[in-house]
Amino acid sequence: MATVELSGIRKSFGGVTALDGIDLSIGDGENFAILGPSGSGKSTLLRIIAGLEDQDSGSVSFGGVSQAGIPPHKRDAAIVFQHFALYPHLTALENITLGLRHGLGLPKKEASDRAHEIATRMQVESLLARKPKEMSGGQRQRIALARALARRSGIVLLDEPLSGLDAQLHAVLRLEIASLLRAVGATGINVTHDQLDAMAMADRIAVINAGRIEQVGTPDELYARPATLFVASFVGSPPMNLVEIDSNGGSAFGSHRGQIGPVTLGIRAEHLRLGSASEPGWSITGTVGLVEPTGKDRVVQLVTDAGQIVAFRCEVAESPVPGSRVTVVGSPRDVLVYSRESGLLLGSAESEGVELVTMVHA
Ligand SMILES: Nc1ncnc2c1ncn2[C@@H]1O[C@H](COP(=O)(O)OP(=O)(O)OP(=O)(O)O)[C@@H](O)[C@H]1O
Repeated sequence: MATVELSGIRKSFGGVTALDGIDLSIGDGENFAILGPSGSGKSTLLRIIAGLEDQDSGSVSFGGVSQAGIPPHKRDAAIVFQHFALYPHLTALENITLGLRHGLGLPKKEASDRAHEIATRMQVESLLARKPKEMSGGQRQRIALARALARRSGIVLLDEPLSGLDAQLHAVLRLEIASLLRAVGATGINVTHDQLDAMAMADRIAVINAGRIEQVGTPDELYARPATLFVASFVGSPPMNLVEIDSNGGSAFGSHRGQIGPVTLGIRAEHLRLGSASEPGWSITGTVGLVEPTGKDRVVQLVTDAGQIVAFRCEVAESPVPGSRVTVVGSPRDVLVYSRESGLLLGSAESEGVELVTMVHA
């Protein structure tokens, strides 16, 4: 069983804490993503899983078997690096078979058969005789992936495998990688800072920030109910609107009654609609700034009277003119309430009984 269990993983480099207690359980055959900003510890975690780096404390197990003391080449995990890492003087075929022959000790014929089989599956057979400099970036990355998959490891680790590719190829390859991993039944762990990649490829995502896991969930769960302010600001495009309000009516965005201290409200752009301040719900009035066409609809930036920018979506036909004054309205059911002290999600404005008082109207 190619499950991966991480328990209490910590790692420091000198005075820098890269990982601060990581617990994760990844299922057999799952497509899993580790998503976080630069420097959050993603690559370090992947290297520890691969055995390329030793953790200071905590344990890594595959299928319930501790990997302590097992060197990288003896682990049931293949790694695909960010920068292809193909040998420039070898052909694609030789790049694929090298590890099979020397790492796994397969005879020449069997290594070659395996290389051809995976190349056929990935439709890159015509590239096998070429050297890396005779291939495009996308082709090189496909060969790097073929090399990893040819090992037939239960676990495939991918470190930013799509960086440096143009947007179109990027979108094609991420779906290709996800479906290939499913087809071969491997457990995939993909490290990325790109939330769209993580959303498109993964069954579940762990969001990591400053060496700690903020939330683990399906792409839909992360999008609909970000568990922390960090996840709310990191997942989704445009990011969730976040505005701060205080319990004593001390904000242009309204106030709340109750015992929950200073809070930040979050609402997605698609949950705000053009309306009027006299409607029930939470309304915000401001001046229309940038209007961004997405093809399907418009993402409109509203510069509120408090100077904050709030994004909302609207139909192409109802798109407001920049500079005009509009009011948008949201339902308390769609407004999430975060504690500003802990950064944690408390619930929706409706469930927390937060009374949203409409902000100033000019
Ligand atoms: N070998 C090292 N020596 C010293 N510090 C390191 C080393 N490797 C990583 N770090 C530090 O540990 C932290 C986590 O680094 P890591 O490379 O894991 O982050 P990352 O999320 O993968 O970032 P990126 O997306 O930029 O690659 C960073 O502060 C980094 O500077």
